[in-house]
Amino acid sequence: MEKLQYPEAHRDETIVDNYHGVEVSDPYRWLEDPDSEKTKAFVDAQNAITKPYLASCKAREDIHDRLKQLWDYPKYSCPARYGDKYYFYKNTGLQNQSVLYVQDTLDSEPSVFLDPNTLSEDGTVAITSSKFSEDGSIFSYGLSTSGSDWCTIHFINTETGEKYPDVLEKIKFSPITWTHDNSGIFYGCYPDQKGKTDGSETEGNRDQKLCYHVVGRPQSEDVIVVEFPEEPLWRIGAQVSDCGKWLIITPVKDCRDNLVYFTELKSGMKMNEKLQLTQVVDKLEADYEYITNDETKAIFRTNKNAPNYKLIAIDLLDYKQEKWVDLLPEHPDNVLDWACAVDGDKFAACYIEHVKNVLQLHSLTTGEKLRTFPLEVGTIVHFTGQKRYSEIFYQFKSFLIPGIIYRVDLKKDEEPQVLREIKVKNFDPSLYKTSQVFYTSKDGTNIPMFIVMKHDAVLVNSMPALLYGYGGFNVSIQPTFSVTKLVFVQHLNGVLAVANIRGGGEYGEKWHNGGRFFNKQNVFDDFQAAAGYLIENGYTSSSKLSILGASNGGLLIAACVNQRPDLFGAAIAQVGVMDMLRFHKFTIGVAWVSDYGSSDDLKHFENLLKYSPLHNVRVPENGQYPATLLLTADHDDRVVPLHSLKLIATLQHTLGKLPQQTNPLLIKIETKAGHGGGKPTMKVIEESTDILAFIVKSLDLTFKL
Ligand SMILES: O=C(NCC(=O)N1CCC[C@H]1C(=O)O)OCc1ccccc1
Repeated sequence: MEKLQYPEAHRDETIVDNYHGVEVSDPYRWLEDPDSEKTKAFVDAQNAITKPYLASCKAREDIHDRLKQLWDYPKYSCPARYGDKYYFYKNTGLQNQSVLYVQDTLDSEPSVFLDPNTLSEDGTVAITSSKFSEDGSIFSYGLSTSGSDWCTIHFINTETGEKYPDVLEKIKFSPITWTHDNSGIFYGCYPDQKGKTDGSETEGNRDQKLCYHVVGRPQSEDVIVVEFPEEPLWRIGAQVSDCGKWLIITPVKDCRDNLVYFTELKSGMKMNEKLQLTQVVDKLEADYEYITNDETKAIFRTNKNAPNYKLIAIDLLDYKQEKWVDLLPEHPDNVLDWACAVDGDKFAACYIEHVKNVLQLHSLTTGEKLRTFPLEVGTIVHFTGQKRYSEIFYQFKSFLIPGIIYRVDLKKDEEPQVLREIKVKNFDPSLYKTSQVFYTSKDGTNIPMFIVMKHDAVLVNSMPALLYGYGGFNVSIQPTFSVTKLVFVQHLNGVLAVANIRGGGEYGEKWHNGGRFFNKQNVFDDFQAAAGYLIENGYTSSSKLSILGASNGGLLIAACVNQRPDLFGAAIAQVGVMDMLRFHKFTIGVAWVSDYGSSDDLKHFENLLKYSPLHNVRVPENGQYPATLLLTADHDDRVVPLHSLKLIATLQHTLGKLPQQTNPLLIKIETKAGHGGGKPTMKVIEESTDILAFIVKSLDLTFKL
């Protein structure tokens, strides 16, 4: 394999920042301007070497065709009832976006209600959020373009299918919640800002307002009903209560801990002035999520004094903390992942027990458990049910099960019936097995990991392995059906490993806290220990081991490559957070200080500098860096592309010319794409093809159809 010649990237040695007396140079600062000619030229030059490298993989065609073939299976959401109709999303298989269907009954012929594929030629316009009005007469939905977090809100009359003329702009991180007179919605919007707001900008998002919009009227008439001008970083969560009498306001500053306010919504009330709010929670110290209410008794899911979360009841007319009562006490081991009020006086509760879901039904009055629904080892990926209906639906998935949708009518106390069982053509799950192992990390902590491979796999360190992780933001990485990962297992005789490392929510707050702030190194230790486990137990060897992660998981990959370049054969970091000293300066990055801390603080600066990928690229004492592929996109306004651009420039500058660095150090920058949400199927398949082709070529593997 001839040695790659990397593009020369200008280094501005005059850029030196002073952090609490410590000087840190930042020679690729100029790459932070996405619109400069120099940055555009850099992007083109990088793509110009990466695309041919990926195209030169002899198996690329086979990989692409097999991914497409396996992807082409029907995908459904659970049905949900609004008004007197059922709605559900369906993708026939290769459609770029799923289509929203409507039917009178579960057995009647569905018809297309909204097909987002008609909204763009290339499927880059996606539905990112939606809410039906209380009586189901109007459907409101958010559309995002090219994967940006920005969206516009639209309205459709569900009777006539007619679109209303009003379109709401400047929407980001916004609730959609209806007043029960079906006349309008509360939503969050940002004031006009200088420059573009199409998702390719890097400006920070500040001063979100909660507004009220009357359907059919222009947005210019909308009124700001809640704002916190002294808190420009707050994002304002809002929810009209199930009974319609209250508006619950839950401001959040970063990625955990919110406040709680409420106000009464008197019927016929004109939304033409600021709402008078009553504050219930005045400290940013825990999560509080509104679940439902019974008259003035409001139910919240919280981790206040409950690291595994619990349900509490707060009387809105007597809301002092000493009056709060537990409705569903904290489970000693399992994490209360979500709850949903159903069938008048009940609620569904979904727990995470050693990374698999447990679904139970409880009494809303007493909290007592009424029943447990039988489940395999896997994940409830979707649930629909409402207080007004006795019918619930839930969709189960696992590594080898693409989807089973169950229906239960709680009035009949019946066993769950299979409403729909997804089948994938040309894939036989019986050939594979899933196991859960527990391995010991550097500090002795037991970490769970799922392993998927063929039944007849032999553990002689010979299998290619793909190790995936995330490790942050209280996010739990649960089993789900991934075509890309199954193609790796099937056609490379590979082993898939998903490590549930600290920083996630798999074991509640203790797990999240165990991997954030000054404990962040535990996340990297856990992931490196997962690699060690796979090697020591005969699954694979370093030269056959690929690691994969996205976003905070991209940080994980890049940090582990810096710390143990010898441990991995290939590393793929998608839309990674790579500059830990400057992440809070761009778009919504400031919200991540709840996991990372900020370099504005001395102690956090010292901690961040230790693992920041951009600041820890060093020539290995012996050997080289693994084959490294960074992936990003021009409209990623969640994790702006500059992170990956600066890192690849640093990798290529520091290592690219070394004779021993024969492994490729590459980046691919996609166009008309963002952080990942809403990405059209064709682009997802293209990206998966790149990832597998990179692994096959870099590790010289044999792809067997
Ligand atoms: O930034 C995040 N979430 C964290 C996130 O997306 N992160 C955190 C690190 C990088 C990236 C990721 O891992 O996807 O979401 C924005 C948001 C929206 C609404 C309310 C609060 C916050």
